[in-house]
Amino acid sequence: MSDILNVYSEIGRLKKVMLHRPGNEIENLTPDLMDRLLFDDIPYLKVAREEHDFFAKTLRENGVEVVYLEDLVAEAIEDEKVKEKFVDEFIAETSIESHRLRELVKKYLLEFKSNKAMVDKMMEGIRKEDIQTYERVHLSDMVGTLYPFVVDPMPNLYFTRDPFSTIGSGISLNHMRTVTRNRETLFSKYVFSYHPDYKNENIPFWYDRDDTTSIEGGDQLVLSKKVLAIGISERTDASSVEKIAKRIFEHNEKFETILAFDIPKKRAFMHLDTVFTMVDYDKFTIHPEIEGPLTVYSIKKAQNNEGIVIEKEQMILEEILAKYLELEKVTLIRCGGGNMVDAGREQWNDGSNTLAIAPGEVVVYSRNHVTNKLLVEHGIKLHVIPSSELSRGRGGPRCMSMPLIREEL
Ligand SMILES: NC(=[NH2+])NCCC[C@H](N)C(=O)O
Repeated sequence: MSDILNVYSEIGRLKKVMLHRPGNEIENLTPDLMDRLLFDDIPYLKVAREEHDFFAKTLRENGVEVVYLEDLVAEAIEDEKVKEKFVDEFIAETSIESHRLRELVKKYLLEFKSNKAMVDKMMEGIRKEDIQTYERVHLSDMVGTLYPFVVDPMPNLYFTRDPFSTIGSGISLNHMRTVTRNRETLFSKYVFSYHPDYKNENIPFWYDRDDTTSIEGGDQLVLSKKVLAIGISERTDASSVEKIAKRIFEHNEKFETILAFDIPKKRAFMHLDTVFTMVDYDKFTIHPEIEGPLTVYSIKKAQNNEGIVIEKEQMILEEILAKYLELEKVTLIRCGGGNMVDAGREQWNDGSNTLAIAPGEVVVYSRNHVTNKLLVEHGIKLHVIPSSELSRGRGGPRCMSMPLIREEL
């Protein structure tokens, strides 16, 4: 067992988790940008931070070590050469075409007093006036006159679940569906390649951001040390699931079966974890709207150890889960209690997106009171966090956290 990265379940007691405290990137969201940057509204940063701090405090009070992405990145680039390479790669992935402007942005970033301040700025985005005040240049001849940014903000960073995920003792460094979220994965790349805690650990990468088909962390669930579930969704391609399956099997990780959940491709259900999360050994939340269209495929290592075998599962979901998790019975707890109106409303605000911190113990958003009551009736212990602003980004407690270490069950 690795004590650096260890995630062999969705529910084992959470020991260490990575978060990102919402930063000024949220103050750079504009109505014109919302669609492309995957938001439905503009959160009020001050309150979003209060809510997020409450989330982090809840985790700490329950024995979880909380680390922040922005700190890990700053620590990973202590070496000047690594730092410069990081800045170069970051700039290469922006839409800046002018060589002169690239040089200027590089100089601007490298002059920040601390690595942390520089990283915060990279996440926040760079407005034209930032560069103009820094150096008296006229930028309008270099970039589109009306567009206010030299470098776009990355408002989705507080959903640390998605750019990479810990699977077993390795990492899936994801290739994201959209340009805006793919930029985020550069931060994870530097953490796992250069941070002192990780750089000499030979961490296996099950997926790489340079892969061409997309897969996102919200679709990657570790159901047990034998079983993974991966969504085929708006964000994750079927071919990525096959690719990652082959790599995990080749490496002889403990996992034996990957259940591919083919779910409807739609904004509200962007990832599997927006409609399905594990809350206890034998209990799951589910959004009733996906139960009809859902198809599950099982992927296993081929007998001769060459390649994989894919089969379409014929049973209903409860039975499929019971079979692979070797349980007698599995209970699905329906978002909104199965009432169409409550289910639709609460799923939209991540009623079925829970973060388990121990078996039968989960963090949930306060606003989803219908689903929360049902969870309690099923004997689940809830840690309720405020949710007015954070939920505007379309992600809940599971989306906002990336477990690094869980106790084995
Ligand atoms: N694991 C999740 N469900 N993450 C939710 C991410 C939400 C984010 N606005 C996006 O569209 O990418």
